Amino acid sequence: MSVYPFKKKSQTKSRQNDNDWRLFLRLVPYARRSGRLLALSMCLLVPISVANSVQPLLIGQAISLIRQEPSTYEFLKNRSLWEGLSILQGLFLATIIVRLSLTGLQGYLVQKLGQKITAAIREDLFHHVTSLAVRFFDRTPVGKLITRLINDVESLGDVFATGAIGIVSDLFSMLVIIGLMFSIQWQLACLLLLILFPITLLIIYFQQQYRLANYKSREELSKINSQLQENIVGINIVQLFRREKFNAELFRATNNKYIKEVDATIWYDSAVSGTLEWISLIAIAGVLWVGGVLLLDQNLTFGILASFILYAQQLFDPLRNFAEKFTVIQAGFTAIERVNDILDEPIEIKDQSNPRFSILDTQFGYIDEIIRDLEAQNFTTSPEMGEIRFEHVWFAYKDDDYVIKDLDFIIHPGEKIALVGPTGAGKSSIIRLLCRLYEPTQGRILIDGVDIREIPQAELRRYMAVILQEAFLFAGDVKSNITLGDSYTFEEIEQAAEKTNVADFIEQLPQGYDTQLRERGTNISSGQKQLLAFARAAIRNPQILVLDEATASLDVGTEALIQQALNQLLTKRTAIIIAHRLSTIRDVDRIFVLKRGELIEQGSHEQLIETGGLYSTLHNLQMLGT
Ligand SMILES: Nc1ncnc2c1ncn2[C@@H]1O[C@H](COP(=O)(O)OP(=O)(O)OP(=O)(O)O)[C@@H](O)[C@H]1O
Repeated sequence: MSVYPFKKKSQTKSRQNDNDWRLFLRLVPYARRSGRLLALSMCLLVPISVANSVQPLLIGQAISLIRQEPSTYEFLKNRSLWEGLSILQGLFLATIIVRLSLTGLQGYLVQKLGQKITAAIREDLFHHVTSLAVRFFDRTPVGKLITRLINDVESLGDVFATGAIGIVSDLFSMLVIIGLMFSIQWQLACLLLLILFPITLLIIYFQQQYRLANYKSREELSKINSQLQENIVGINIVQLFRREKFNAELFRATNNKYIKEVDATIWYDSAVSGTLEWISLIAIAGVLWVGGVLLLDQNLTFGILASFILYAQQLFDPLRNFAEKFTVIQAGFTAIERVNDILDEPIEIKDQSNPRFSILDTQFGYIDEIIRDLEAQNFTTSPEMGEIRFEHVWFAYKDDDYVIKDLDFIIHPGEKIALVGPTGAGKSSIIRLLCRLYEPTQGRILIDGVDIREIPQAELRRYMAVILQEAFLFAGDVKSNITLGDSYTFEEIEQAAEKTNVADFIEQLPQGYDTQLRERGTNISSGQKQLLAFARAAIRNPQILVLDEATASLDVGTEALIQQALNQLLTKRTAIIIAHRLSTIRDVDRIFVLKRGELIEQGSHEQLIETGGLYSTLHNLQMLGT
């Protein structure tokens, strides 16, 4: 069961110190794409905040007017009580209408913006992840990626969906309130500001702690997803080996760790809400106390005191709102951080930005021509094409643990080569290097004289077809599993199926070529999946064909049928065939024998038998077995 290692402490600490604003800035290019929507929703925040902050002032003025206090505004003083109160009521009503109508609209626009941003991030992540080298997937559990693509992007969406973006309007409200307070009575304004300052620092501290706890809880969630994914994908083995109970225990342990980390986040979240709850009560008490003294000394009117009691509540409202949105915003920051981790993952295997056309002009023209032909569907294989050359190639999956050692050979155009050797000798690794799923640690690989690093990956992979031991099918119909998104006519699909003797099998399916296959093709057998893989290769008409144990899952009858089709398919093409059953590769031009990554023998079947080396030993062992 793969559970990836914990992050080191120093790493976690550096994350903590990561500047939130820098993370936030990563969203700017996405927000810019919906610039008008963003500008409109931000503009609406201004009237909403102003309408909000003006209300205590209006209530204070109403009290001052009734009590005929000197703090009453001039334009109200010269009017009758009824007239003055009507004006204040009208203004109050206007603030309510502004708030009611604009808050809903603003919320809608912000959510729409959020959906657009998260959809764009999800798309970019998908594109980036599918462009990463296979090496990245070797070290990254699928569950971890799923958590980042689904849960983390969702958390980011929540920031917008829950209106947490309103924090901008809360901050703006605070500024307006502070301005208004100072314009009315500076002593009480200073008192409230003095309370606000330390409490903001305390909240920042809790925020940092929450953030740390939240990151850890997301890591644990990734582990839960990884375990779930492993158990679902490997359900056959889980049940066959009666691992349900054992795996349930492992899952319980991970689940408990997750709950523990979530508990920590809840604690910090509650600490913020609790602190703000009592601090706003202290603020009101402070205003009443200092205000009361000023009132008794006749330095303050009732109207102003009433306004300040309301401001004492309202000033902490944005902070209280912040506390509510706090969890969502922090989870959002954690999500941006985790999403960035993936987006910052370098794409190891890239196409060259400036292919060396000038030096390898002829060769490139040559490959381009082939590709153009392929695209025009008038591709004809040529016996002069398809040369493969390995020049002193070394390769290691990890550090200096070489699994391919100084491979140096040429496979001539149209030649059929078999790779044989014991398990783990490096046969499949050679294919992975040839397709450029991995890059050689040293040396280079050339196709028709061109270093494969100089050929765009899409073209390289169209030039060759690889059939693996187990074909992977996508959810969709038979047709789309043969074309794989490329545009082929129905006749071409039928021809490819007929060429590979697969047509009969397809026609027997309930809806023929339109039969829906389930995800990973579980409604057909492994052998049948393999038949479709042959049709998939045939339709692409490749110059180089690679078969990695491709016929191992077929029964003898089907294998004979496919073999017959293969013989035709292999004409004029270079082929590399990996097979453990040596009887299937007897007729190839040359056999390469590998041992621990080294090419130790090569020659025809007869030559190798005569030499009496590893091949002849393997052959004799297999003969004994049959
Ligand atoms: N993704 C990987 N990460 C690390 N090591 C790997 C990886 N894939 C293969 N190896 C190692 O590389 C060596 C060669 O593996 P490879 O799959 O090329 O052997 P093979 O000859 O094709 O074996 P088989 O006949 O069993 O398919 C093995 O020792 C294997 O453990």
